[in-house]
Amino acid sequence: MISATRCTFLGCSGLGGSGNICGGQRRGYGPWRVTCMSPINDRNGSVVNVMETPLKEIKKEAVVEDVDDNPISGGGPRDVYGEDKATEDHFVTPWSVSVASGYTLLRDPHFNKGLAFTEKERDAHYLRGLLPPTTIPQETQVRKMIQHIRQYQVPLQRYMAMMDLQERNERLFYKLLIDHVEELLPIVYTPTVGEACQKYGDIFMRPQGLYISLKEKGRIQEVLRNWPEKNIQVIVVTDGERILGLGDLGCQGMGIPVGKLSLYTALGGVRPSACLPITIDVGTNNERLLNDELYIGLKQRRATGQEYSELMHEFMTAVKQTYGEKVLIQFEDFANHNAFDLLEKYRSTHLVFNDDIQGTASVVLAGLVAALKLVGGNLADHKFLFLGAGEAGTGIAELIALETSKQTNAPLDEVRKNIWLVDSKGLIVSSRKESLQHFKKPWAHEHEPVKNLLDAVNKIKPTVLIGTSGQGSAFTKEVVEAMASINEKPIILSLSNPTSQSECTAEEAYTWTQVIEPACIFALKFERIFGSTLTILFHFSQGRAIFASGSPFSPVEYKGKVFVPGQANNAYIFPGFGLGLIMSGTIRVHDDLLLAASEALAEQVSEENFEKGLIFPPFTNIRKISAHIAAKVAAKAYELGLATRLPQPKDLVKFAESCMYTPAYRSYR
Ligand SMILES: NC(=O)C1=CN([C@@H]2O[C@H](COP(=O)(O)OP(=O)(O)OC[C@H]3O[C@@H](n4cnc5c(N)ncnc54)[C@H](OP(=O)(O)O)[C@@H]3O)[C@@H](O)[C@H]2O)C=CC1
Ligand SMILES: CC(=O)C(=O)O
Ligand SMILES: [Mg+2]
Repeated sequence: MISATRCTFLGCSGLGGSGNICGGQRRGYGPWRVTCMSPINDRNGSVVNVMETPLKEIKKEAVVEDVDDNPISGGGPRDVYGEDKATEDHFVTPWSVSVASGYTLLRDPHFNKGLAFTEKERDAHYLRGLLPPTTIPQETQVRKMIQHIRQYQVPLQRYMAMMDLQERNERLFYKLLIDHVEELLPIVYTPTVGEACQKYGDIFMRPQGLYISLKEKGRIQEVLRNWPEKNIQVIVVTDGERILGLGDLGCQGMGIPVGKLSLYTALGGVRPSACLPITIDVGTNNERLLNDELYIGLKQRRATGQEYSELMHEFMTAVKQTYGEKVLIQFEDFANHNAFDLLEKYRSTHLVFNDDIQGTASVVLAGLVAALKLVGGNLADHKFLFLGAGEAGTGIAELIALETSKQTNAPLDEVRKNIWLVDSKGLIVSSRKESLQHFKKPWAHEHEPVKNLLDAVNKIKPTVLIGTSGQGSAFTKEVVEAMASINEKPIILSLSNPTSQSECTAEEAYTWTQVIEPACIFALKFERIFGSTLTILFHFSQGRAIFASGSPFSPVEYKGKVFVPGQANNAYIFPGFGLGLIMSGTIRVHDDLLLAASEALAEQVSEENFEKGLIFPPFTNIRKISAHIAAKVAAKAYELGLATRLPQPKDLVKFAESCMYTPAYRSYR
């Protein structure tokens, strides 16, 4: 007799499976799902590999003898699996063996096409009567859905409508997202995903992703096996401690891995079934959540030290055991006191990537390289000042230094001297070195202490100001004006997310950096000769800032000119970067791969973009951009001997494109 614990497995799924393995009367062909609600333990208690066990045998094992005399069946269907006959002392296997057809097919988001099922499919898959008679193509469904989404004025409602669609009809969700990427990115991603995480307890309908909490310690591999998909290629994992710039949201951080993985598919073409969102719940230090009866996570303070690292280690080991060497693990929104250590600990044994440290660095470097075409000079000619010296700040700083060092052949320590960071205690200077966290130490240059950002701008005189502090409005008018007084075209990047945490808005960046037109410069010269009375002739007309932000801002119209702010967000990099690693079978991430991704992105900024002042290409072309990034990353991985998919494809861009998931519906036999 089979004993069982609660669990689900996908016995067989995909298109065109043969009907006979289900043993039912229906001889349908098409989208199969054969499920048992538990892993099968044999008589000795070992888990049977159901993927290799003929269904006939599993069923034979599950049948309880003499079921026909069970009075409870009352002449209805036979109690084939013995649930009715079983007493409280019996173990039963919660079987659900079905072909993904009929009602089940409509409720399976992987296969559901809604009204797009053709007449033939409706007959072949027992759908007749389960749908209204009309048939509409996917394109029409997309038009209908976008109108539906637009009806909601509140972004969170749009987010919920999108999540609902993802759970009903996956291909329609991705088609909609790809076709309307600029409009929908702010909904499924920053800024709205931030609000969704804050309110996750309230809007929570159905669990998404996999939750691994302290309760699962010692059983993490078992939990991974509960996930219905087996061929996982990318995991995005968070412990919810630094969700965007919103702080510790504990278990509610799940919105982030779910959102990031939606982008892996929509922007990078990784199959949805190969993506696994995971939240590690070690508690939260967020008092509001701890006191909230609707909070969905563990109601305890965060585990730290050995307890934390043991759980993470078990997780990392279990992932590799379950999915192999080549599964990509993307760390997302961990607090910096864990993020750097986890990356350091696992970078030589696992295929790991920290998006906040490495992905952000790669995207910002790309933006800076592109910006040089507008402002002139090389990286080495510029001076960088960061507000925020955590994951994003020091990650970007290090990649700028690495690239500058490669370009100039100067030692890393030397080029770092052009890069300055301010944290919550002021400018990072050598006199603070002893008390600094290890990732800040390389940036502790010789300088007198400086307490605030404005003084730092005035003293350091940067050409580039980058906000990675998570502090909304930290770039005050005085700070931005100081940048404008030092530079003809100040580069100002407000990277913090969501929008509420942006260091300044696009409008502020442009209006606080007004240009003095030629006529006015003339007036200025006169002023020097004749005194201050001529200052009234100044006619300010244009913003001079080259601006980009982590969360999107709408174009700004100012004195008749439209300024289009770019979005400096790691979403440009990680989907293509991940695709490049996956398609080449790369086993480790190397800094040169980040540089390759960065170069690939910078190359995609067109003259037309530059004319608008953009230092990033628009997201509308993101799948093309991702294919390009993937190709460059893969090429570098082959060059470094890190790629295992051999032989190397001749045309890597074409190969990347051919690997990309497209959400067009498939025809079912
Ligand atoms: N656009 C993008 O693609 C990305 C954006 N981000 C955003 O960047 C922000 C920071 O993320 P991350 O680096 O991971 O966070 P961290 O917590 O690692 O770093 C935050 C840094 O900001 C500093 N800081 C906090 N408050 C102030 C203040 N009032 N004045 C000066 N410095 C301050 C902290 O100082 P101290 O060290 O002294 O505490 C710390 O150095 C977040 O909002 C995040 O959303 C992150 C990744 C990607
Ligand atoms: C974009 C991103 O990864 C962050 O804000 O954390
Ligand atoms: Mg992040």
